[in-house]
Amino acid sequence: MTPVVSAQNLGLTFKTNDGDVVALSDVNLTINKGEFVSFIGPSGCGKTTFLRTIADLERPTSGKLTINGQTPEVARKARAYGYVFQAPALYPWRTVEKNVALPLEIMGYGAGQQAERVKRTMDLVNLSGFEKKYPWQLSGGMQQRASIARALSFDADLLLMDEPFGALDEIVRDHLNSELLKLWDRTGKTICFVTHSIPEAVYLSTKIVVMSPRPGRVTDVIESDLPKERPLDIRETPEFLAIAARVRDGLRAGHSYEEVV
Ligand SMILES: Nc1ncnc2c1ncn2[C@@H]1O[C@H](COP(=O)(O)OP(=O)(O)OP(=O)(O)O)[C@@H](O)[C@H]1O
Repeated sequence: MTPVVSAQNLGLTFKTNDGDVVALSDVNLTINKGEFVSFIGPSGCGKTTFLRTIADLERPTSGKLTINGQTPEVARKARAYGYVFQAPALYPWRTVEKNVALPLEIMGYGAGQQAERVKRTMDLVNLSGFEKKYPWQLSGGMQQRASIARALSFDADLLLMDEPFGALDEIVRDHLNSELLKLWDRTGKTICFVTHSIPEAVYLSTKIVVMSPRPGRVTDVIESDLPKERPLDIRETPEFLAIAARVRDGLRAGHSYEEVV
């Protein structure tokens, strides 16, 4: 197994006017090539901070983090990851294909290569035929698929996804979840996926990382033995429900019901 992300005793404390905020404390985690890893936990437990640290958008204050055996900075410069945000963040004045091509433009790909890669990734996310549309002409689910295509366009092996489907209704979300699994299967990417939803985490993942806040830490890492082939009705099977129950127990154990003022 090849480790893609390796965190050892990783900590990150933000200095604020109200004092220190420990966003991550003593995180130990290995994510291997081809895994689909979900991060689940209540608001403020450090899920986004962990993804941003992998992406070299935040610097750890203690411990060690490597991406493909290198520092996050080297990995970022080598374009080791694509990042999908909670909101699609597409430019409204650019067509969908021009949005998907943006990273390729920035990286200096020629027109031919841009066209070929845009076509390939638009196919992968089932958006062929919508190249010339503007983002506002697409549904929310289609916009999010376009932002996934943009993150995939330069073919990074690691995909970081921060609650990409959180704002979508349940039926669309189900559909995108099963599409994402097929895409993962076809491409062999390593995926780190932040969610608040237990069914979403269990349905998608090979590994589920349960986190808890104050300080943000990992409280459980659950390896899923569900088959790779996952029709949506797998969510009603005893095996699925058993993993969901363990995630729920982990969340309860780390949850404080105190009011935060
Ligand atoms: N730039 C920052 N400066 C100060 N504190 C920050 C900063 N970014 C995050 N935090 C704090 O760090 C903690 C972890 O935040 P983070 O956004 O990683 O949590 P999260 O689990 O992703 O939450 P959510 O589910 O609400 O997105 C929170 O207490 C947050 O307020």
